Amino acid sequence: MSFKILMIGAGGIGAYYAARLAKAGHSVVLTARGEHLTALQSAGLRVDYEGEKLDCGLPAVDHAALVQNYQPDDFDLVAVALKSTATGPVMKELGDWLRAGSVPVLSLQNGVDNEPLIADVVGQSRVLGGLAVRIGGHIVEPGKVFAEGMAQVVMGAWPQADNQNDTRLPLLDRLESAFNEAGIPTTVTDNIRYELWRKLVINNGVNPLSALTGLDTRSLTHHPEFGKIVYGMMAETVEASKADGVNLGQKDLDEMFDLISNFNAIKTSMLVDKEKGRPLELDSIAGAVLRRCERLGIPAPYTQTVNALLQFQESGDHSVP
Ligand SMILES: NC(=O)C1=CN([C@@H]2O[C@H](COP(=O)(O)OP(=O)(O)OC[C@H]3O[C@@H](n4cnc5c(N)ncnc54)[C@H](OP(=O)(O)O)[C@@H]3O)[C@@H](O)[C@H]2O)C=CC1
Ligand SMILES: CC(C)(CO)C(=O)C(=O)O
Repeated sequence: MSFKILMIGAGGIGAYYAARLAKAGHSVVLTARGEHLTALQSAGLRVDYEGEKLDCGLPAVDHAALVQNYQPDDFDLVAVALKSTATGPVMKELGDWLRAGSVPVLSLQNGVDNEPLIADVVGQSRVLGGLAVRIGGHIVEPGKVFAEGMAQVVMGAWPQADNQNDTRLPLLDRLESAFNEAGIPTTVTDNIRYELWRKLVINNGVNPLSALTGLDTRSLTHHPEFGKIVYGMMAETVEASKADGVNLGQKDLDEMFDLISNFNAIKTSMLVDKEKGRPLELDSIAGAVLRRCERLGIPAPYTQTVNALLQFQESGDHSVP
């Protein structure tokens, strides 16, 4: 079956998966803005994946043109690959448009608070939670994306399927087949919140510290001192998961630490954002952990320290309050 997919936010992650799906014969429309959009429209999307060229000319529009030229139900799936900092504003911007249709919306973002924002707009029954796993992907110049890693996807009905007749279940089965056939190793889970939290363990472990130090994931996890801080921040994320009733444990902590230690030496998305002077997903990663730990009344000294240092660097205001 061929899918019609709208990729909202065709950056490192969105453009890579969009290119794979387009190469497999699915119709994909991209949204972007600024110079990246201009380049996508004039020269097409160029994707370099571990030496493989996945170049393709796909329709690319900004959100004003999307609303003007398309209906939500022109698509079988809307995928959101924005930074978490943009989820709320874009859901507000596209809320009326999305509410005019019934197309399911899949988040492919880091963090555990994107799906609730999407659900506020379209209702839970249209939400698919999802994750881009074992991938590093970035815009290297307007219109051009570099990606590496196994580039898997995990997805599932969010927060869970309502019952066995939930219409998202057959759709997820079809998406799983289509994504796998397109060369995207994909699994469907019946507990997407658990998977989102496991990924947050990795992201809170390495993203803020990489932005602070400028180090890649391998250098951080193998560093004699920073490795301990990574593990400490991951352990605090495991504790924080209990506030959402997800209850990660020691096994999850060790599996996630092993996974990121043995993964490619990736420049994290937060480090890329820091280098480009863009907003950081700090609130949806470290902030999400700190808020939960506070609610549970437990300390999170590693996350608190790294978060405070990074906020201090980012604020540019170095006066003492
Ligand atoms: N990059 C990575 O290696 C990985 C990232 N992730 C996660 O995937 C998600 C996406 O990350 P990533 O691909 O790096 O993000 P990018 O910043 O590369 O891509 C997001 C794109 O959305 C665009 N965008 C934002 N707002 C709008 C708007 N209003 N209208 C049109 N376009 C808009 C951005 O444009 P602009 O630049 O102008 O803001 C950008 O091109 C994040 O949650 C991230 O944490 C997960 C695994 C790995
Ligand atoms: C840590 C990493 C590379 C894992 O995929 C990631 O999710 C990111 O850079 O945001």
